[in-house]
Amino acid sequence: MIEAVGLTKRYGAKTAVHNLSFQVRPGAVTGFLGPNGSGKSTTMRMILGLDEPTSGRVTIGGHPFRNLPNAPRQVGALLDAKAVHGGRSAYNHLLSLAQLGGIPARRVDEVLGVVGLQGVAKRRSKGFSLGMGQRLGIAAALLGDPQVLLFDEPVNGLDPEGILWVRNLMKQLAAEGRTVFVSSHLMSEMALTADHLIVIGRGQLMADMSVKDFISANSADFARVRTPETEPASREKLTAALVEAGGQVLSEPDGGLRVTGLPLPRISDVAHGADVRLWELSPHQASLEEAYMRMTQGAVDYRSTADQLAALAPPPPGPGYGHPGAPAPQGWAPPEGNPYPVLPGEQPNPYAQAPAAAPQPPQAAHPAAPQPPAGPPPAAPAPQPAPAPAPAPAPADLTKRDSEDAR
Ligand SMILES: Nc1ncnc2c1ncn2[C@@H]1O[C@H](COP(=O)(O)OP(=O)(O)OP(=O)(O)O)[C@@H](O)[C@H]1O
Repeated sequence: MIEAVGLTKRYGAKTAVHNLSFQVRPGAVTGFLGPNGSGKSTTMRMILGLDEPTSGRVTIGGHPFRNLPNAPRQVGALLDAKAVHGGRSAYNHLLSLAQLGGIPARRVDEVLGVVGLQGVAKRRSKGFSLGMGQRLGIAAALLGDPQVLLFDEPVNGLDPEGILWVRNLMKQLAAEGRTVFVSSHLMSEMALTADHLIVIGRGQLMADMSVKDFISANSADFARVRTPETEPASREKLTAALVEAGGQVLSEPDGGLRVTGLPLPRISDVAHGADVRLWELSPHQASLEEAYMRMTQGAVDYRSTADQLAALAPPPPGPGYGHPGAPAPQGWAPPEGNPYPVLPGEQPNPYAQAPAAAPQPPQAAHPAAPQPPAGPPPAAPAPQPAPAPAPAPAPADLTKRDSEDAR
């Protein structure tokens, strides 16, 4: 098990990690999520003894990494796939690591086979593609057959087949009872790979919970309702009836209605009572990506001025960011005002913007319809209303099939 207690790291005036406490348990894949610059790599480096905490501590199996007996056989890590001696062959790179760690040489062939690089084992790694480099880094992490594994962006540069392979490998390692801690920006991938999530924003813990709980605590459940396009009056009639019944109704760009505050059967009954036919009545819940975007939108340091994600509708109020009654994400209180105040001795974040007005939700469909209450203040001014979920960010070369990649 990995355990962090009050972990803090400052680089001069910059606080990279602030008072972080969490546990990463064996037998599960734990995803480590956070926007760019939120402190993931710094945290991983501290776990591996490559950076000294300013305060707090982090241990593996009860020991700081540097005090671990036989560390290479207990902990394996992929931090930076490019950190290899490019003049060496893949085989020799792994062999030198094995010799340093007191690991038998036969493990080199075994791990080359596991990652599918046996065919290029004698080639110099400086000619490797990004994906091949990732595979070599994963091979190095597996070399000591360790119980604890850390992977920083392991699917970076892998093609879809490689991503599937990493997903299955992570799950298999966890199923064998190992502790698997994986950072990633690919939410859709984490939804398929991770059992548990630790989410940080600007170095602070935002959530520590199962993937399932994370989605339900951060998603806004709503019903989508559509009336026949040929009967615009029905839409108005239904909207008025739903508002009268206590629902909140927002108009979507395609003419549909987004209804919150009423269960589906009640919406159906209200429509029936108003003599309105329905062409659609469907339940919706945010994807992991949408839930993540909602949670972290106030903690993003680097955002394009044209970024449509800033326009994601804010989550509903209530405990935490979830639907009313949902549990608050552990270790994270809903921010009031500036959720990331400048800490003592820290320079104000030059990228942080003053809290802006809440993003524009979809247009209210009825003058009497209550507006959705504002969630946490977004970090950037909202552009256009954008009720549709944002597309998943793709890894850098996801669309580019790498002919050199070893499979
Ligand atoms: N050696 C360093 N000296 C000064 N600042 C640093 C150093 N290492 C990291 N930082 C700063 O600490 C913050 C956290 O960086 P870190 O690399 O841990 O974030 P990250 O979540 O891994 O980001 P990304 O997703 O972009 O890889 C950033 O603002 C970064 O600029």
